[in-house]
Amino acid sequence: MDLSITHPADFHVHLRQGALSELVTPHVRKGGFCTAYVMPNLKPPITTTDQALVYKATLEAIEPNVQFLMTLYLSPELTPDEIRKAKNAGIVGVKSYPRGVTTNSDGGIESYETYYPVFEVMQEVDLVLNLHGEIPSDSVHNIHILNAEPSFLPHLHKIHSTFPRLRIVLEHATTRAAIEAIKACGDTVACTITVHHLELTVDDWAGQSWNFCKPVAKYPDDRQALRDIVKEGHPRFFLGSDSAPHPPRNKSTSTPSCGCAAGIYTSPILLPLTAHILESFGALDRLEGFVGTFGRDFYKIPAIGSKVVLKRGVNGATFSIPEGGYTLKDESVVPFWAGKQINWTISK
Ligand SMILES: NC(=O)N[C@@H](CC(=O)O)C(=O)O
Repeated sequence: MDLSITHPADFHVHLRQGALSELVTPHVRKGGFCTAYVMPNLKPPITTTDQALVYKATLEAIEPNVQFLMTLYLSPELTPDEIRKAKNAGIVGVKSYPRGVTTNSDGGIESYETYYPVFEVMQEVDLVLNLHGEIPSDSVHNIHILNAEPSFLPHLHKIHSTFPRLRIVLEHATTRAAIEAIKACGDTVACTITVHHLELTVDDWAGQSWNFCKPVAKYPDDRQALRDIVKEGHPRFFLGSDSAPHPPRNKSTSTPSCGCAAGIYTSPILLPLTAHILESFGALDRLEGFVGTFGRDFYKIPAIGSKVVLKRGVNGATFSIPEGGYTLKDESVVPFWAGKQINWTISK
């Protein structure tokens, strides 16, 4: 059985910098994707149009066959004038990271109201606001990684009601509360869902550092809500893989004082893995919308490039996800589900 998908687009991906970027950027194409919506949480973060354009050229030099859509990191350096400059230069969105909640978010924001003049101009010129939807842990107020996303949702509602024409994407939703919140918003608000959050629950990352990412996977009922909305084919919910590579030494530490890096790596296997997981809960017929049409429509990005053909193994044949991961020079990365078998592969 073959499936032909028009111009798959990943609307949330981390492509890093330096040698790690050289290793992972070609994996967008390897994983079946023609478009990558690139996150700006580098060291230092991408806060200006000029930096974003240099970064884009670097990515294009590594992988000329992918359309890179660039974002800026919301920070005090981002002025209304810079927003206009970004729009004219083809930058697509601005990503907000609450301070300290995830990888490279030390320069993240503390108050959304501070940025209202920036949001005003973003609304006017039609730049997208991408929200990492968690609030920082706070033991005094009983905020922790399991309720950080639901606790963020009042901020989403407030920004949406203040700027109803501003296009907003709540990134990597993990809870039933987030799905309900997005449904209740108008057509200017959408939501990305990762493929790993369609599979994992709390039990899978507690004690398994390779399944640890932010936001963490939640309860089975939350996962069911994510699966149901994908199965429904709701056009404001689409794939953003949040594929986030980390060197193995940072994921799997043996030193008690070193934490485990947050991030799950899916780029090189993304389209076959998405087909496999959607098929597992009866949503394979939604694949094309979920990995392409819905996101491109929301972002107003026309389809370019040829179709990508997925092939299902015949007579129960399966395809393995490389157990040893991928290596280039001194860098290596290990993908989600390393060593497991999946039912789909990309047809050469
Ligand atoms: N998702 C993650 O767990 N990590 C991301 C950052 C992010 O998007 O939160 C990363 O850059 O590693």
